[in-house]
Amino acid sequence: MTDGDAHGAKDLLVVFGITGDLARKMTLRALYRLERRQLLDCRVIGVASTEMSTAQLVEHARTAVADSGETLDDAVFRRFADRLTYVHGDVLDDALYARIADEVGPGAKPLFYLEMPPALFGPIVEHLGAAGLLRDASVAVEKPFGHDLASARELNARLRALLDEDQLLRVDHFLGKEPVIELEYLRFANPALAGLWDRGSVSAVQITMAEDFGVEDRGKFYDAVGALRDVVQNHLLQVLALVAMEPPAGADADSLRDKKAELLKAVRAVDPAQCVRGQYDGYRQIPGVAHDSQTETFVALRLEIDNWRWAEVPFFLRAGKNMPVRATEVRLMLRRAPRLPFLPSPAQAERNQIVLRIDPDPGLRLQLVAQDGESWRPVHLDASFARDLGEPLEPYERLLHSALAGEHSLFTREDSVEESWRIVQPLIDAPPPLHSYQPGSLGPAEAQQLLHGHPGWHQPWTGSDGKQPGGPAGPGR
Ligand SMILES: NC(=O)C1=CN([C@@H]2O[C@H](COP(=O)(O)OP(=O)(O)OC[C@H]3O[C@@H](n4cnc5c(N)ncnc54)[C@H](OP(=O)(O)O)[C@@H]3O)[C@@H](O)[C@H]2O)C=CC1
Ligand SMILES: O=C1O[C@H](COP(=O)(O)O)[C@@H](O)[C@H](O)[C@H]1O
Repeated sequence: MTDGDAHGAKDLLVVFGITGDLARKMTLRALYRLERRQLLDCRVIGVASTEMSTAQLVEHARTAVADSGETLDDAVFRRFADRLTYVHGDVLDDALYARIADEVGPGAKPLFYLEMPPALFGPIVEHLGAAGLLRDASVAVEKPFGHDLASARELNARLRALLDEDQLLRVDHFLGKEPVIELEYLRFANPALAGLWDRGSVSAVQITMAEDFGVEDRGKFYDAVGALRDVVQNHLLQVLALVAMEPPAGADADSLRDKKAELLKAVRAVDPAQCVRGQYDGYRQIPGVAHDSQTETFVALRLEIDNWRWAEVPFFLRAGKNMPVRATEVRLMLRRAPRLPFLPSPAQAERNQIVLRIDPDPGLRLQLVAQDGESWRPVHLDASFARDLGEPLEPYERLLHSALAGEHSLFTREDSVEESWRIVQPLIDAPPPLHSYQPGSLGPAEAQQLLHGHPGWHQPWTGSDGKQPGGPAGPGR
């Protein structure tokens, strides 16, 4: 995608929250990797309230990169360290912005990246505006963007009072994942897939995000959020938009974002009766979690899209912590073949399926059936993107690089964000009952009933050998 936005490329990165958890785990590593690839070409100013020197920030960065599992190349790290400056102070204090302005200097085109508590997004942008720092700038904000529809609208209004839409980049790291980006190309560049991608061939779609770990040390954060807000409203609805949208009419960022927004507008708000919430046993014992918490660590729901392509094709989404596997995938269940006199009954065969695996080991699987004596057995045509296409940039590398290059197709637009909140808002207003589930299971049994009349939840595609955890997929799927 190319981008014709008026604000274009940036020549300076200012990271608010450089001492925080996200910077330690993701940002510093991503910047180091961009340096190694010779894709980082600007100064980096870190901002936070901890009092320390630039030399101490450099040591913090060195530890963070090493702890992330990277093998440190000293020459690369020195180049990266030479770009770093640290400015400390309270982001609510005017004096901090005078110091930032001094560091930014005249004529710069900065990208301000806010990895900060979300309540500070508005005040920071207002201070940057008052200090005259927004004119040639872009601002990237981390998730979450609001905690419901009203707060997302409020935040949009507050930020848009000072920033044009094309100056504002809302980060959703799923949009930096290679297989998620690939969706647009796979779908529209391959007639073999494009011809199957509608209600004529597809009977249902399953989108799964299973994580094989719990909430661990994030109890306080997670208990106020839950699975719906943490990953469904943002990551999974963005994936759904890319799976179901019409082809973009142009190559610019807004052509893509127009189609995603159009699709999300056609998604009905979720009926709470079509949602199952779960909480794994033991969750309430985690530090920071309320002893009577009603927060879901698992959610499954059914969505309907009111357009010609997808009418009457349910989209089933589920996301959960403490599942038996880590797997994020999109699975299109195709319609059955007709009954033919020379074939075993198609009712006994597994459906043909197209599976896009997002994590881990991104790839594409086509599941067919072959005759096996008097019956059927599934056969798989599997592609691994890394094997065939090489190792991609990691999501935060790609997003930071795109943001600095002024390329905005990988960031969510105001309309999509608000549509996503509209879709899930009924579940926030009237949360369905909470069911418990065993850690290491695929969620509460009630989640199966949601798919009544359709093929049940499929075991995620794990490994490359066609075997699935928990045994075969079972009949009637
Ligand atoms: N952590 C993660 O894995 C993920 C986080 N995010 C999002 O990223 C953002 C940051 O999260 P995270 O890194 O975990 O948060 P942390 O609490 O770990 O870090 C917050 C950062 O903000 C700084 N800060 C807070 N208040 C002030 C202030 N008044 N003045 C100056 N600096 C301040 C802190 O600086 P100091 O400590 O020096 O005071 C620190 O650098 C949030 O929006 C979060 O939702 C998104 C995806 C994943
Ligand atoms: O945003 C989030 O995403 C992670 C999962 O991201 P992944 O790239 O590792 O799949 C999730 O664990 C976390 O709860 C959520 O805040």
